[in-house]
Amino acid sequence: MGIVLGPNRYGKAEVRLVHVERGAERHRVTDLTVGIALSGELTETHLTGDNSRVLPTDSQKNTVYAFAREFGVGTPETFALRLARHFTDTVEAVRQARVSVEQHAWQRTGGRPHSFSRAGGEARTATVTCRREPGGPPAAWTVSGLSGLTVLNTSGSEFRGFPRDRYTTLAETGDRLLATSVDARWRHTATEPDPDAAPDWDASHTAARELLLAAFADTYSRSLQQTLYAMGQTLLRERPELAEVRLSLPNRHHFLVDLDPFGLDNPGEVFYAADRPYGLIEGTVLRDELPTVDFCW
Ligand SMILES: O=c1[nH]c(=O)c2[nH]c(=O)[nH]c2[nH]1
Repeated sequence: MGIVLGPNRYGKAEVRLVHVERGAERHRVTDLTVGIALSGELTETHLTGDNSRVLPTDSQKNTVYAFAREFGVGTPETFALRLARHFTDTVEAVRQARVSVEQHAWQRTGGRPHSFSRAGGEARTATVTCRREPGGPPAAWTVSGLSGLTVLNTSGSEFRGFPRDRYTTLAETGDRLLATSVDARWRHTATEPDPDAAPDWDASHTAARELLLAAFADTYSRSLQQTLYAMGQTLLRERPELAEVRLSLPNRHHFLVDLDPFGLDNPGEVFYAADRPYGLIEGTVLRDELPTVDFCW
């Protein structure tokens, strides 16, 4: 029985970049965490330590900063695609470059053109995977998304009808608080590899975010699973440019506090917000006529 090298990739993780666009009227801040993962003909370095095909991860990190200066940052999708294209186009051994970008939001403060405050825990995300066979044309798969979007419904949510075994203590409820921190990613159908021929990523992202929020608010929820499906379904129904949605929804439990010992009732007013453990509801919603693409998430 032999031992062989399996799938592998390498790159720089969590490159922190803050870019300031110094407009005459006002400044604009883009705050990114960038991850790069390259794969291809990299067997030799693993088997013999021959590094002749290994572009240092340090150079990859430097490319992030240099590109921010040379091209500006623009949208997370465009920046990720520009970097991914660069690595597949210029590093001979690389067959696939995956660049992931997390954008941390800053909002203006103090009514000044150069003052900002960090905006909550939400991040916008983009992952671009560029692939190229030797001599062949490149193609790029784009997954946009968001994380840390915390939402809460104070009514319109129930959870009942579940099976009970000898360990079940949970009471059925017809009216509970439903809260989650949305982690959603959606794959675009287009595989256009030219960053300068890009669609309007900002408009697409703004619309997708609004649709997720509306679906969460508007769905009468019998389970967080049902809400998850409604959110994905809404996104695909309304946005033809999208092929597939993946959602990860932690159930941020809010437990009604028993105020009986103090001679008080509690008609859905006083809750204990538990931080752990939490139910974790995850799922994919996709168009059945399109093939799935698994390598780009
Ligand atoms: O929406 C829910 N889905 C579950 O699967 C579950 N399990 C649980 O204990 N509470 C809930 N809520």
